[in-house]
Amino acid sequence: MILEGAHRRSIARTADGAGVAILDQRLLPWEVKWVELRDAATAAAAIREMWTRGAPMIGATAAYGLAMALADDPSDAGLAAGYDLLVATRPTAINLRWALDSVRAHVADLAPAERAAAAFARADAIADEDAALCRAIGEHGLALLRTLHARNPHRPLNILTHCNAGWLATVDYGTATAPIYLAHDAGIPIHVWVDETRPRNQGALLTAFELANHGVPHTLVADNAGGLLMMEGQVDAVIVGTDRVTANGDVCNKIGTYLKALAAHDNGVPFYVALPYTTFDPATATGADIPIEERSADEVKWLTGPDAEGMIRTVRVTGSPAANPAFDVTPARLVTAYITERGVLDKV
Ligand SMILES: CSC[C@@H](O)[C@@H](O)C(=O)COP(=O)(O)O
Repeated sequence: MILEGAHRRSIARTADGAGVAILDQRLLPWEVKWVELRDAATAAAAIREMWTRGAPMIGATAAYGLAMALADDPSDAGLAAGYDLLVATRPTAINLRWALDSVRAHVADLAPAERAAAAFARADAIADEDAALCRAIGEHGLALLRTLHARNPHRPLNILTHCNAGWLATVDYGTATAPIYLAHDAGIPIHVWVDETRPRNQGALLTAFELANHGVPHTLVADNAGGLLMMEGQVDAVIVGTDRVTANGDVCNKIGTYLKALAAHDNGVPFYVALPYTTFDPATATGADIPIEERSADEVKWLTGPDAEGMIRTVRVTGSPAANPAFDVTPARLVTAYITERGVLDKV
């Protein structure tokens, strides 16, 4: 389904400036619904329950959430309570802590009466910067994709991606998708293999939605298809986003990313990770030190979507016990390069 006109910045201040509007990603691609967040508790729920998601969007939403907390209570206690509420929403994406630290440092020395306005201004700057960072990632990635396409100029460039690291996951452009959008717009024939990304299906529901809206040729595949496609020479490069890259270059991303990196390595397919500096965590030594979010087993055991009549139904996949680790770690040795706002880097 293509819902026209859905693309605009993923987060924007409400007309009165006191809150923000985000897309409710739980409803996509079946319904495009903007919801307003007007207090810190609702912003925290939006992150925790994944109305919005993706590392940079988690960071931007949390930054605005802390500004809303200060609008309610600008005291030192209010600042601490707002920070603690928001930082606990999801454990893995480092952008969350980075954005909250940034807002807190910006307002900590101000008089309480000045804090909320300053926090909103800092959140605006974080959101604006994220769009600019992703645009820069796209430009560096475009040069890379141009080079890859020149090796086989008579056929489309085939990219495989996992999860959703698109404009829905950032303030604009996306990280993994920014080079894809810019290459498509520049006339490079490009085709994207979209991993379904069980259990929440961010690839099937969100990345496919984005690519369809942008007119980028794409094909949805079950998560386990990538290895075969690589073996058959049907993948020229893998590009993924990330929730956190550690000091040694290990990459934490949506569960299943590691298996794609292993398959890429075994088949000589380059494996690229797109990230802004806000996703780099130099304070954490290796991927083994990253807290991996364990989400509800119900995400594995149940599926939700519209039936043939358009009624939203939730159906059981299994009654067996299930586990749901949401992220995995790809060792730095499996990463060909990092596509960043500073360029395409061998090392972070
Ligand atoms: C630019 S978003 C990068 C990552 O956050 C993305 O690849 C991802 O794994 C998102 O996971 P999610 O659980 O949907 O928040």
